[in-house]
Amino acid sequence: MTTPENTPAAGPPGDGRRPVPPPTEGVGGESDDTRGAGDTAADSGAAGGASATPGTGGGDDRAGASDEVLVELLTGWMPAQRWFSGKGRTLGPVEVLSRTPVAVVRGDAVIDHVVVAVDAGGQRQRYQLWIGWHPWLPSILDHARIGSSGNWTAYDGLQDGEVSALLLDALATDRTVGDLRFRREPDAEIDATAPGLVIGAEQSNTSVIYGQSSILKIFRRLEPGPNPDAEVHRALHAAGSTHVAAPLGEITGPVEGVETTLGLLTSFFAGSAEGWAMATASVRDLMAEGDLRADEVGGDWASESRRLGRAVAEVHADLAAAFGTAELGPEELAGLTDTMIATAEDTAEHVPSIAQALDRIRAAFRAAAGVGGPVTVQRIHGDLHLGQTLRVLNGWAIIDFEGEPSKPLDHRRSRHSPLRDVAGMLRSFDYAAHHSLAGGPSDAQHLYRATEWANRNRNAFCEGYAAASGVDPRSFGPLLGAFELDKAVYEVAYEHGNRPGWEPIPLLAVKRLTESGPVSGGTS
Ligand SMILES: Nc1ncnc2c1ncn2[C@@H]1O[C@H](COP(=O)(O)OP(=O)(O)O)[C@@H](O)[C@H]1O
Ligand SMILES: O=P(O)(O)O[C@H]1O[C@H](CO)[C@@H](O[C@H]2O[C@H](CO)[C@@H](O)[C@H](O)[C@H]2O)[C@H](O)[C@H]1O
Repeated sequence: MTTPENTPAAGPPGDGRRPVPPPTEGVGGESDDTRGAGDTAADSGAAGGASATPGTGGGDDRAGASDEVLVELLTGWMPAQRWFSGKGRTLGPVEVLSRTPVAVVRGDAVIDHVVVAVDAGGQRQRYQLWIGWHPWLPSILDHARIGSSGNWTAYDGLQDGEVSALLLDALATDRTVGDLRFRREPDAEIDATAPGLVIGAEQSNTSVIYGQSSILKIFRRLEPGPNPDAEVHRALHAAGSTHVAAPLGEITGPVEGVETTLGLLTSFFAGSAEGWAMATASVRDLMAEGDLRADEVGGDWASESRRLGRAVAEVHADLAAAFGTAELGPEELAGLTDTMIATAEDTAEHVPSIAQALDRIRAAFRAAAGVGGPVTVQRIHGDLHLGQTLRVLNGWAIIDFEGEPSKPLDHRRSRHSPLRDVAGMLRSFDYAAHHSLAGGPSDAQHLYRATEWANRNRNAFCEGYAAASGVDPRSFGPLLGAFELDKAVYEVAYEHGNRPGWEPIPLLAVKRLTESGPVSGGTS
């Protein structure tokens, strides 16, 4: 088997800064407006590559500040961003890997595409930035300010409507800017006139919605190579899946010498509702009813959970057909739990609550080792939860096939047990049920009812999955439980870094899953 569930992580390819060639054409260069969003870096002579970028003290002061100033500004700003995943780790200096002048907007704001690297607790992390340099930051962009130096104020260019319009136009017209390639999918129709609205303050990446027609995700954390989100959307769409958005275009460029996905444009599901919002509304309904059981309240969600289970099973079937499957033997199965233990040990180094539970976590994984099998592995979603599901007009759609952003790309593109996705969804039902309790006083009745909702919807999801696939995930109790525990450990670290008030939610699951006997994903 070439890509087992426990494929070891590949080390990062070489490092060091690459020189950036001058732009061949600017984004939006064909625009005919006057000194507006169409002026290109090349046309205006505003910037000519990283080495030519002048400092604040001299040279062409229309090209933004020096790399040294940029690094200084980013060192303060980046760690506070939601998409920065090095939180809680010891950070090394920020290193600029590439800086490509892309365009001039509003007459004198220079836009640079920047890739930086930073060592976060021994892990090399790379991030993508679109930096705007403005001599007079308009108040409408105040929220995007990164910092100032000399005549220049740096800002997050993706928050700028003029920049998002340029990106869409570049995709629609298949442009190349320096090393950056904007490619429209064959036959895709892109409405380049649709106004862009950035979302993403609370996301792992930054996305721009264009009218009601398309959505562009700019990947923040980069791993050199093709992003599975683009790869999987393309494969599922080609297979005729009704559960994914249509891919419309892709932005790529070299990162440390490897062609890398930088952005993905897909069709937008207008009028859709997020699974997380619907599920938490149902929980609220239940909590508002003093005496009724989960199956008696108007907001009962079990039929949606069942439908969602079917959709996930159908996506898994299409992924298996598109990318193939393999079987894990007993040794590989044992290796799987070893990897989970190693991940928990690594997490314990920077998350105190996991350190406290580490002995129990190790014991639970050891008890699950080698139970079950043979296990089929295939390409999966990799970070499936209710926030990755959208209720669309005629069923459920699944989004964001990036995998767990904290894992190396090789791992995210390998085959894994589909039970991993099922476990992600089961965790999410648990989250939806318990999130209203986080931070509040511990109320036994509330806790009981939350657990009741979670179990009802977890079971319904598994029923739907079994009906569509012929395999009931609950029949893999210990393995499913191990995947759930692995996910819960990840979630504790995620909440610790991003939403400390929510850390008790997955911590409760860690407690439940490690309390007694072998870990088990059974639902009651
Ligand atoms: N094709 C789509 N149609 C409608 N909304 C979408 C679509 N793709 C993403 N979204 C919305 O954008 C949000 C962020 O998308 P996601 O791919 O999960 O980004 P991230 O990787 O930053 O979490 C989602 O929660 C969803 O609300
Ligand atoms: O940004 P992504 O959607 O790729 O995923 C990350 O953020 C998620 C939160 O937005 C996080 O999910 C966790 O919280 C969800 C509720 O907000 C819950 O439904 C999930 O079950 C829980 O894992 C996800 O883990 C993280 O990778």
